[in-house]
Parts: sequence; structure tokens; C-alpha cells
Amino acid sequence: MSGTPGTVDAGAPQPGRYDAEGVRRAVRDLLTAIGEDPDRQGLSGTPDRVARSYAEMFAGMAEDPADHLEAVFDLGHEEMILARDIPLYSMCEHHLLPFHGVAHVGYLPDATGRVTGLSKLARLVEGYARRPQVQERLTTQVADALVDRLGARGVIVIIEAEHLCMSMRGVRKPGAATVTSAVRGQLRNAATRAEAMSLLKG
Ligand SMILES: Nc1nc2c(ncn2[C@@H]2O[C@H](COP(=O)(O)OP(=O)(O)OP(=O)(O)O)[C@@H](O)[C@H]2O)c(=O)[nH]1
Ligand SMILES: [Zn+2]
Repeated sequence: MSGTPGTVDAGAPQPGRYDAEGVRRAVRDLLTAIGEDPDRQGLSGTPDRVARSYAEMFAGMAEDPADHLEAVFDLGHEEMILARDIPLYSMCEHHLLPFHGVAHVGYLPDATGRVTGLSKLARLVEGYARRPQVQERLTTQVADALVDRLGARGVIVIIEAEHLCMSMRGVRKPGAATVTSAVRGQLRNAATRAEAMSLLKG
């Protein structure tokens, strides 16, 4: 799938205080609704464990991940930089089940050769992944942040992921990979994109 700016709901979160007590209450109600006894020994700590897990898994709601791109270095490097196989875990917003896989993020710095720290590409992916998401939006948000905040002349983002909502339930096709891409600026040019693809194949 090829992302086109503006075609996927921006999905900007409305950051608010994370309501751990609300999550604990909801998990307790959920356990009751599925016919469980939330007070039995094995489950009594579960609402609190889930509340702590969700705080971590949805931590990206409390930040603007593009802020990580404020870390820039004037290296005068105008050639392509590509981070391959960045592991990612996110939560499908349709079923609140995980999807996981890898992201490849490449960009051409602006004309002055300003680059960001290598870890910031992974932090960018992480910040957008730790929200209720769809894979297409995650892909375009990473690409657009690199254009808008770093001024990258070209960007390519490819995400390959398996969705547990397609593996463990529903259509039940474990191992099926979904691949999404977003290409911006000079990386739309066939020769430049071919260079990125050859770097990706390693
Ligand atoms: N485009 C897109 N679809 C997703 C993503 N994650 C999950 N889905 C899909 O969201 C769709 C939701 O479809 P619905 O018909 O509303 O829900 P459902 O009855 O649970 O669908 P099934 O999963 O087919 O059982 C499914 O086709 C999922 O595979 C994603 O990141 N991107
Ligand atoms: Zn799903």
C-alpha cells in the first residue's frame, strides 16, 4: 500500500491524564462480563497489572513523537540514511490486539545536511506505535514527521507486520504479513528509491 499525505485520518490523540483507576475498573467489569470471577486468586491483581501494561503500551498518547527530531546535528551529510529492521509493537485500534513486526525508515537530509540522532528514528516509530493504531496511519505519521520536522528532502518508510486480530481470531491466518509504505519527496524518484530498496535488501 502506498501512503498519500492526507488520505489516512491523522488520528491525533487528545492527550489527557492517563486514568489508571478507570482502566482498573473497566478490566474488572470486563472480567465479570466474560463470566469470570474478578476476585478469584489468579485474577485479583489483574486489573492493576493491565492498567500498568496499558500505561506502557499507550505511552505514545502523552507525547508528540516528532519532538524527538529536535536532536539535530549539522554533519553536512546529504546522502541517504536508512535504519532497517526497527522492531515495533503496536495495538490495532479495531480489536485492541497487538500487531508487531519491523519498520524500515530512510531519509535524505535537507540541503544543509542536517541529520537527527540514529536512535531518534526508532523513538519516532515507538512514539506513534504506542497508541491505538492502524498500520497505514503509523506508516504515514513517521514519514510526515521526517518531512515536517526535520525538513528531509525525501523519505521512505516501510512497515511489515503481523496482526494478531488476523492470526488468533477472525480470519485466522497466522503468519500473514501486511506491508505498508509511505514515500515522500525525492524518494519518489525511481533511481533514488531503487537505491533505498537495495540498501534495504542489505
Ligand atoms: N486497513 C487496516 N485494517 C486493519 C488494521 N488492523 C486491523 N484491521 C482490519 O480491520 C477490519 C475490521 O473489520 P470489521 O468487519 O469492522 O470487524 P470484524 O468483524 O472483527 O472483522 P474480521 O477481522 O474480518 O473478523 C478487519 O478487516 C481487520 O483485519 C490495520 O492496521 N489497517
Ligand atoms: Zn484488529
